[in-house]
Amino acid sequence: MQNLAMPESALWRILDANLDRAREGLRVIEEWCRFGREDQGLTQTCKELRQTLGARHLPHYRQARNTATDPGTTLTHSQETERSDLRDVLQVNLSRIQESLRVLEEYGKLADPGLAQVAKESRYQVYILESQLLPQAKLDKLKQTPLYLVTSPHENLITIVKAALEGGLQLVQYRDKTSDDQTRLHLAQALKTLCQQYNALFILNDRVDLALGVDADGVHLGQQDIPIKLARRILGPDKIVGRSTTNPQEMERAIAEGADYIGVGPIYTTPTKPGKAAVGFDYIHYAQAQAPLPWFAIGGIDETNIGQVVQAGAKQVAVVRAIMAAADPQATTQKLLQTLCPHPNSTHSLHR
Ligand SMILES: Cc1ncc(COP(=O)(O)OP(=O)(O)O)c(N)n1
Ligand SMILES: Cc1ncsc1CCOP(=O)(O)O
Ligand SMILES: [Mg+2]
Repeated sequence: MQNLAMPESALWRILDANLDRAREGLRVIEEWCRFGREDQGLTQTCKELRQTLGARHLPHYRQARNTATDPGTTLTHSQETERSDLRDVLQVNLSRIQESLRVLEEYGKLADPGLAQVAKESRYQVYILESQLLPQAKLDKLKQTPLYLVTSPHENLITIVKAALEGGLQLVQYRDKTSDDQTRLHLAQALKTLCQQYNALFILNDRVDLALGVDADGVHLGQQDIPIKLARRILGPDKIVGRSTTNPQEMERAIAEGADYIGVGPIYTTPTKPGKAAVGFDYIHYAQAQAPLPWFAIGGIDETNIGQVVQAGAKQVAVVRAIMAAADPQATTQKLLQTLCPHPNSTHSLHR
């Protein structure tokens, strides 16, 4: 069997290379914040991140560097030499910083736990930086996110959502029809912080005031809730606003109103929405053929039937009980995701 012990020099070279990559990427972002945006706060954030990482770049990491034998120095990818516009430059460099910080966090745990911690904290800050520099990134992410967890009240709410995030979930809605507002605010804040740590989107059900209060990524509104235009006036132009729909007319209205996405369902009857009739697969077929915006099939979907929902044309699915009541929410999330996107690394886009 292969010996998986890691030579110290290899570890140091990984830390050296990724400390450099992260700081180079930060420098690119910093220049835009300084000379393009002329934003002192953002510029300062970049600078502090660079300096914090610089202070962690120990001399023996640099000394372990051996460019002559490093096979990576000669490898280039066409995507490294192409940049279409400023947005592309920012996106590529923000991703590069995030990747390097993730590598530093993982390998740092083996050699330098202090660096691992700094990398973890820096990564959260870079996510925040990204949302400030590229507000459109939220919508792009929404379009690419196959699985949506809508929560239900549970004594282990935070633990369950964390497990689902560990399983790869990237979109969470806090839905709570029973708690008092103090509890709702507290849980919404905790979930928002948790989602931020996983770079996942966080949406509030029904409550525009709470969405504003915790600076959520958006709000989900039902048919009886306020107009989308009013929600945008309250929340600002960069927030996501979703609308529930049960038929083509409601879909058309949601589109005309400017929804960013719609819920399509209930596909099956569900105890989570008692008394609400199932819309069945006809509406999925209609959405697949007609919907020009992201749409999430919802209602009674779980591990046993998600394959049929996907087969009928859904590419994005929202669930409550399938994850909230799962014995192992992390494993269930992974299975649902596996059905929704069997080839997660392909560049295939979910939307036209
Ligand atoms: C993604 C998604 N789709 C539909 C709903 C249902 O919203 P609504 O009709 O307002 O019902 P409640 O969830 O408020 O009971 C949703 N929450 N999320
Ligand atoms: C909130 C909502 N809107 C339409 S169906 C539904 C509930 C879905 O819950 P579950 O996934 O447990 O069937
Ligand atoms: Mg509602």
